[in-house]
Amino acid sequence: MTEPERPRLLVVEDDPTSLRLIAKILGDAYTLIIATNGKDALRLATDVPELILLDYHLPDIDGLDMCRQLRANPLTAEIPVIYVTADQDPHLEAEGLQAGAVDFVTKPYSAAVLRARINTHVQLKRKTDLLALLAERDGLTGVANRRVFDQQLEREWRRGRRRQAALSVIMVDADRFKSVNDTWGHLVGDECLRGIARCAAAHLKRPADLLARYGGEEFVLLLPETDAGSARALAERIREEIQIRFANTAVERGEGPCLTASFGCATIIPDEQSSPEALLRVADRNLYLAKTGGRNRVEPAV
Ligand SMILES: Nc1nc2c(ncn2[C@@H]2O[C@H](COP(=O)(O)OP(=O)(O)OP(=O)(O)O)[C@@H](O)[C@H]2O)c(=O)[nH]1
Repeated sequence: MTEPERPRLLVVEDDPTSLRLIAKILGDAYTLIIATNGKDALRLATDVPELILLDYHLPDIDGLDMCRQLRANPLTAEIPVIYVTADQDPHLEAEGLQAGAVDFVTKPYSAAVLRARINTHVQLKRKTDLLALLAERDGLTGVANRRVFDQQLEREWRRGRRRQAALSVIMVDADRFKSVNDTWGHLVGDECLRGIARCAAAHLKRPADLLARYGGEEFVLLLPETDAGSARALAERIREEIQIRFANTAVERGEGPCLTASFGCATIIPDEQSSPEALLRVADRNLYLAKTGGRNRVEPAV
């Protein structure tokens, strides 16, 4: 196993003999992070190891409580937890699993079985993470998909209403893209869409900003706490960058079109009278104005 692929395991165990045994069994295949009490474990868990091996009986916190606290924190909620205990009580095991642990190992355990169980849960977790990622991403460009955008728009709408803060969206649509495909072929067309996504993504600075693929050759930006002037200025910077990128590279080498894009912006302070759909309709109408006004432009104009 190469170093970056070595799964990181948080081992929560206060007994030195048990710790030495775990290190001997797992040390070769895993990077072990050790915590000898619950408080340290909760802190180290926020570095998000791939799995937590948790002694049921810790000096400062009971294993059940620990598991519940891990589940309650969004940062650590998805980390699989395996309990390790000398207790053979089936009620304890049931309680532990109900509290959110994925497995339960009783001492004394076989080294091979412990390794196999951990490996199974690490692989399962990796597959779940990959599926979650695929469910949120657009396959061609790697940016968020429409579903993520719709969810995030609802969330930011509610947040904007509570805080009375401006919320902006920008619709971005590649210009005359049908002729790009017809002239250069779909593979070049696909590469152009990736290029547009890269140009737009490079200009997003705040963690809450979102770029998503909205449809075929259309993207959308969601900008919380952003007023109309800032949204238009951002759209203008992206418009310019797309124009320069495609003018400077692809065409000169005869590899692609001199592509541009049009932008429709909309801003609102969310309230009861309006809706996310209405905000998108305004952005769409402005995009239409940008197209009919000659393309390669931002509406409302900066
Ligand atoms: N290569 C590629 N093309 C796509 C993809 N999705 C949509 N398209 C193409 O994008 C083109 C959009 O064409 P139209 O809606 O007619 O608009 P347009 O030619 O861009 O013209 P304007 O928007 O008016 O500037 C269609 O030819 C679609 O096939 C994709 O994922 N890859």
